[in-house]
Amino acid sequence: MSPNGTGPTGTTTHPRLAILGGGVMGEALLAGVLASGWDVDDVAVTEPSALRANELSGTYGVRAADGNAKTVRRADVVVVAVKPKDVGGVLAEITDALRPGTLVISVAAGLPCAFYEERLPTGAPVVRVMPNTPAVVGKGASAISAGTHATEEHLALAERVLASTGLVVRADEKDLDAVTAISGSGPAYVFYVADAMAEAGVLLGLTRDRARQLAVQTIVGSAALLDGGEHPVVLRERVSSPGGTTVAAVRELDAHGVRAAFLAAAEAARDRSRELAAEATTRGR
Ligand SMILES: NC(=O)C1=CN([C@@H]2O[C@H](COP(=O)(O)OP(=O)(O)OC[C@H]3O[C@@H](n4cnc5c(N)ncnc54)[C@H](OP(=O)(O)O)[C@@H]3O)[C@@H](O)[C@H]2O)C=CC1
Ligand SMILES: O=C(O)[C@@H]1CCC=N1
Repeated sequence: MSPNGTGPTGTTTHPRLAILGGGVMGEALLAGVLASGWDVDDVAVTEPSALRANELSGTYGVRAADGNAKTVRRADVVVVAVKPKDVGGVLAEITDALRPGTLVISVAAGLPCAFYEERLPTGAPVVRVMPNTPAVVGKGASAISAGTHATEEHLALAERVLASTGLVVRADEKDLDAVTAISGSGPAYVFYVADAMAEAGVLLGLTRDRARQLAVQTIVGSAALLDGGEHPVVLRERVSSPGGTTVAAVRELDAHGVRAAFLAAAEAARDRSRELAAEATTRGR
């Protein structure tokens, strides 16, 4: 088969994928590629816990019983989806088993392509990706960046894998920590707002269930409006009747520094992303 997608008979084929680490993000990617037509025989996942491996193979029908080295041997694309602190150990396990030309995709926060290139065989193509958890429902946002030896073809292959989980954009690697702070961690900010809105409803006397239902549907509906392409400020102004309730509420959000808190939160996430790289490097020495 060709990793580019066309088999000898003209049928669509998929590159053989190995996902190392079947946690939250590994499972999200697994669900995404299978939902977009990858054959279960072309996808394998690895996990140190036999319980978790059984759960993944039971749910998705993919192979999850083999170790990292054995799994990467038959892969065209290897996705490293373990925690940043575990990446060095995983690379040490797989470096001798990788076939020349196998694309290594990293989703680990903070770790630059150079971290992989220093630990993998010379010339190994690496693409760094920052995805997010809405990938599990095909609504993810991923930014991808090429390492030194990744060609346009490798980037296109990474795009093909990630496109099965939602939007994919290309970014300079220098921007990946910022991307991590906005779209990588971003779903947590939205869930935080949903929880805070529901709590506010309870404060005003709504039942907890009703408050959560209304808060969640408000976010889902608002996201659909945003998805229509209109600017967030225009949409907010449309809700804000002159002299009405919304401007009174937004004034309080401003007075309590909510906007400034988002800016500070993003800086903290970006800085933590950089620290994760430094910690992984120190650990790997
Ligand atoms: N969660 C998110 O929203 C996002 C996460 N990421 C990145 O994705 C990566 C994974 O994060 P996340 O999924 O949240 O973390 P999880 O802890 O949920 O998943 C990591 C998985 O890797 C397993 N693992 C540990 N060591 C190995 C090994 N040697 N070989 C194979 N598997 C191993 C872990 O098993 P065990 O638990 O038994 O150790 C765990 O199941 C991180 O690098 C993170 O930065 C990127 C974008 C968003
Ligand atoms: O919190 C984290 O470190 C990971 C990376 C982005 C989202 N989750």
